[in-house]
Parts: sequence; structure tokens; C-alpha cells
Amino acid sequence: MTNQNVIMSDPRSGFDSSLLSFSPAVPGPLPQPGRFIAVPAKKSFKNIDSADAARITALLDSMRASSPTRRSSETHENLKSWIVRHPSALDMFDEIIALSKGKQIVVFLDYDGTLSPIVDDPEKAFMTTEMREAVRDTAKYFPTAIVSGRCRAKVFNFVKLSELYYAGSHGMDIKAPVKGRNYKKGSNQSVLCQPAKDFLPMIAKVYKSLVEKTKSIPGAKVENNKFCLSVHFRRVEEKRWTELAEQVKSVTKEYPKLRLTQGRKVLEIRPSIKWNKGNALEFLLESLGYANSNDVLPIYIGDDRTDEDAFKVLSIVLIFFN
Ligand SMILES: O=P(O)(O)OC[C@H]1O[C@H](O[C@H]2O[C@H](CO)[C@@H](O)[C@H](O)[C@H]2O)[C@H](O)[C@@H](O)[C@@H]1O
Repeated sequence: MTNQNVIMSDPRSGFDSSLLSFSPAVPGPLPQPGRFIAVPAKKSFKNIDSADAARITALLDSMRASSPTRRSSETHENLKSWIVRHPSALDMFDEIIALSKGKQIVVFLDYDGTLSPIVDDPEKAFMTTEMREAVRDTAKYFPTAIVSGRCRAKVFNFVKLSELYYAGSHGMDIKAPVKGRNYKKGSNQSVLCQPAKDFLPMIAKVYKSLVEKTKSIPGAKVENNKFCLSVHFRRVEEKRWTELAEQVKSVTKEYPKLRLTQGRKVLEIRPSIKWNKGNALEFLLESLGYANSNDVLPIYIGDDRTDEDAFKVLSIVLIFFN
């Protein structure tokens, strides 16, 4: 995997809770104050009102917090103490095995930053052959699903394993097995779950507007993830982030049924429906025949703020950071 550390949190099992405290409100991969330098947002918002300006400032601050460009020694100390509270899952393998006794493990994997390294160009976030083999091996033993912010087709093109289940667009586009324990039966019949289907024309329109609005900002990139959009900041000079965020807001303010969220150097535009990666997990578990079941041990591995939605509905969480 891409990280140096794998942290385990387990809110429901019989683990020593002082060792495995679960924090559903983990703000980003590593929830430490002082791990980033807050840059005050420019006051020169031109096209938006003060409430929107405040929202943008908050989003940008949060984005900086979850995508640190440098680590100070203070941050390093915070990191060490965080690791003490969230021990490495690699050191707790026996405990995980004990927990899984008599249960079907189901594995959920985030893609970017978890299976692939974070890179400047989102089109080049390839996973290694070794990683693909590891995922292929995992799927031989456990139902395995990829749950990504990317559109389903794109994440499939990166992973290229047809034996997995895929949920794209932050869980708003799921290809799941037809209800029942098809994994065990070896059935390959599938069903689509697309709760934001009605938003497709709106998302397509907003995509066009965003491409047009942001084209003057060097490095800005708008990615069409079908049911949601990503505006990438990674290759934009930080002094122009406010301007870019303002451009984004000037488009989205015309669409009250959409909402803005942030990830790693990215602003995401999504339908305002109550559906996220957590709902996708529940849907997949139900499709696999494990709704409200005690004989399943779902494990989710993820690294990003959007993965927290999934963390909240599961018992074992592996958080990746690099
Ligand atoms: O849920 P995920 O599979 O983690 O997808 C979340 C977003 O990941 C991608 O962006 C991130 O990775 C890029 C490639 O390493 C990086 O350049 C970018 O800065 C990161 O935010 C993807 O491009 C987005 O569409 C996903 O929503």
C-alpha cells in the first residue's frame, strides 16, 4: 500500500478502547492541530457575498489541513502522539484474526491515496502491479469492493479487476451483486444503484460552466466524475486558490441542489442528497446478504475525509496516511 503507517480504529469490538479510540470526526487523514500553516484567505472576493466568502475560506482552510505541504517538528510530535492513540493495524494482525473468527470478512477499499499514490496529475494515479496482485488475492478470499470519489468507469480502468464490486462518484454509482450471497454462489449478475440519477443533466451543465470559468487559472483542472465533479487545486499556485474557489462558488451558487465538499487539494461538487460512501457500504453489504448481520466483519481502508462517511458505519477502520 502507499503509506508508511496503517492505523486501526475499532469502535465496537472488544479491543482495549484506550488503544483504539475511534474518532468519527477525524478531520482528514491526520487530525492534528498545527500540522499546517493557515494562510488567511484574501479578502478580495469579487463575485460572491460575505456568507459564501466565509464558506469558501472555511473550505480552503480545511483543504489545507487535510493536504499538508510540509510538516513542522511540532506536527511531527503531534503525529507521534496520534500514532500512540491509534496503533498500527500491522502490529495487531492477531487481534484482527481473532475478531474475524466465525465471520465473513468483507473488504472495502478507497482508491486514491490508498491503492494508488497521490500524484499531481489525476489521470496518472496508476496502481502498481504488486498492488493489483494484492487486491486480486484479497478478492479470492473475501468479497472486495472499491469505493471511490472517481466515476465508476474511471476507477475500473485503473483497477482492471472484474471480480470486484465498484462504487464510484462517492458511492452514488454502485454496481452490486443481485441481492443475496452471490459472492459465495459465484454469480456474476449485478444491479445498479444510482440514487443521484436525476442530477445527471445538471452535473453535465455545471461541468461545462466550471471548465469555462476556471480555464484562465493555470493548473486548474475540472474532472467529470459523472454524478459529481472535482476541481483540482494541486497544480495551482497557492496564492491563486482563493480566486479558483471563488470561481467555483460563482458557478455553484446558481445550483442550490448541489453542495461543495473538500478533499486532498480538491473541491468536490455533489448533489445534496443524503447519500455518501457510508450508504454505499450499507447497500453493498445488504446486496451481499449481510444487512444487520452479526456474522460479517466489514473492513474499510481509506485515507481521505470522504472516507470518514464510511468509517462511521463500520467496526474496523484502517486509515492510511503518507
Ligand atoms: O475516493 P477516492 O478514490 O480517494 O477519490 C478521491 C479523489 O481522488 C482523486 O484526487 C486525489 O488524487 C489525485 C491523484 O493522486 C490528486 O492529484 C488529487 O490532488 C487528489 O485530490 C480524484 O482525481 C478525484 O476525482 C477523487 O474525487
